[in-house]
Amino acid sequence: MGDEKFILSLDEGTTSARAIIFDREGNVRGIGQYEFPQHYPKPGWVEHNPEEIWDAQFRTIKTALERAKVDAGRIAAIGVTNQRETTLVWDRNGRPLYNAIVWQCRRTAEMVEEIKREYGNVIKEKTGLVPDAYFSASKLKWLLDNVPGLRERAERGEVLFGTVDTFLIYRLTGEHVTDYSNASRTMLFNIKRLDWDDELLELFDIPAEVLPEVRESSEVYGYTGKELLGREIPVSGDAGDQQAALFGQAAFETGMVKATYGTGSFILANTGKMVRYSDNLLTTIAWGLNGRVSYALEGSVFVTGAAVQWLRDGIRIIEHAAETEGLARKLESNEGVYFVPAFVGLGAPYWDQFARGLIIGITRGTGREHLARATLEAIAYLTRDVIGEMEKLVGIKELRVDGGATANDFLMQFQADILNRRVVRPVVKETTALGAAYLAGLAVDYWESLDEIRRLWRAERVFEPAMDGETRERLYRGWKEAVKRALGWAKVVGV
Ligand SMILES: Nc1ncnc2c1ncn2[C@@H]1O[C@H](COP(=O)(O)OP(=O)(O)O)[C@@H](O)[C@H]1O
Ligand SMILES: O=P(O)(O)OC[C@H](O)CO
Repeated sequence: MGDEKFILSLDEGTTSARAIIFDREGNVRGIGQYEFPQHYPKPGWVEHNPEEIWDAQFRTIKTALERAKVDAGRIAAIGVTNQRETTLVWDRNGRPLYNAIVWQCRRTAEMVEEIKREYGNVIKEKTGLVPDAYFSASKLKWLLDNVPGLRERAERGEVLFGTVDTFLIYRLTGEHVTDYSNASRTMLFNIKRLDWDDELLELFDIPAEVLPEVRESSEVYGYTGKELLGREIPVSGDAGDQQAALFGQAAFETGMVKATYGTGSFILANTGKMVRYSDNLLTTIAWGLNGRVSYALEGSVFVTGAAVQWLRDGIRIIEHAAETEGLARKLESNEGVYFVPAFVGLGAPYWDQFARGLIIGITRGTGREHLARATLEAIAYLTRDVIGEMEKLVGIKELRVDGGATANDFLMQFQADILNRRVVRPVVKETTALGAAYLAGLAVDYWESLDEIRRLWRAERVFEPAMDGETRERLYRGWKEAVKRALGWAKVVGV
């Protein structure tokens, strides 16, 4: 139909930018995806060039429109979702003043260790976060302290700070805004008062002039300049990628949980109006919508799909990630072999930067099928670790899943078995982009209500738990023992 309208979703991830065009039923009508370079100026440092992000993202829009065979005039609204925490500074002409410091970058780890000792509890109380170099605050302080002239210019009001959503929206519309979900990852935002926190700004020495205005996740922030797409299109959705995935999974009620299995895994539980604190999980804002904010508990697991990549590119026992499934199925059980993929330490719920990878239980009969199986099982055990913590605070019935590794049916069934919960895989796997599209579409009445979105969400396959309780707990006990042996290893060997 010549007059059918669509929503364009921009999903700017850590390694690639994507643009996806969705129709009213939430179907994918066209995708553009381009990778952009990663820069590692020193060991442990990770940067992106903002111009490279922008170029990749802009090209994806053109490609997605071409593939969907629609012109920009038929885009009703644009939604933006992004790798979170990554920190950028630019001037009022939109010119970047330094490379983006990526969420994975460890350059401020020591600075944060010091601050954590004295202010750890205050920061957790105000922001919901376990102080870490992962979040934006210390990265922004580093920029202001280390880029010549930046602090003086910032004090004169010439410098704008933002996460990637903010940079893209500024380039698209000229507005300097972010949403509650992204603001909650900066470690500068008070998640109860819903405002930038003066005490934290002082602690990190951040002039308030650089901060974006914090808005709801679904409202019109501005319109694209005509020179970009030939049209003024409303930009009306913004959320961090993990929160957008929760929204795309239609996980609107308290206790609904999603897990995204990519390079790492991010598990989020909606806690509704309640700000729940856990020692080992993050408290974060899910989204701001219709005048109120919803909260979530989050478990961030740094290495899951990346362990499968290691089997492929590191020790080269497979050629494609999907081969792990057939290999794992060759065995009746793990035969006592466990793999703890703590390549960069362990995130939630262990938070041990000194843990290192470990394979244990090897015998003369151990082969690549054992390693493949142990890798997939580890992904499921790590998810159970997080869900176990969440269950102390919210009741959980089932797990909605998305991301690359959910294509693996062995993993999904094992996940259901080890959680003793239903695991549900949706028809549309692009949940992150879909979530941002829904947020954008709701703001311009393309979709009417959460009820309508709830109805659009459909399961492709449900994995029912089928393992007996004794086996489940025996396997999981083995995992916990293996993890114990991996903790603190870098300290033991002094590397
Ligand atoms: N069939 C599969 N079985 C297990 N892991 C897989 C499979 N297909 C992809 N993966 C893993 O999923 C990850 C890619 O998922 P994706 O959602 O694209 O991640 P990201 O957005 O983090 O780049 C890779 O780390 C890959 O190893
Ligand atoms: O770019 P992704 O999909 O790996 O997501 C990164 C997370 O948002 C980091 O917190």
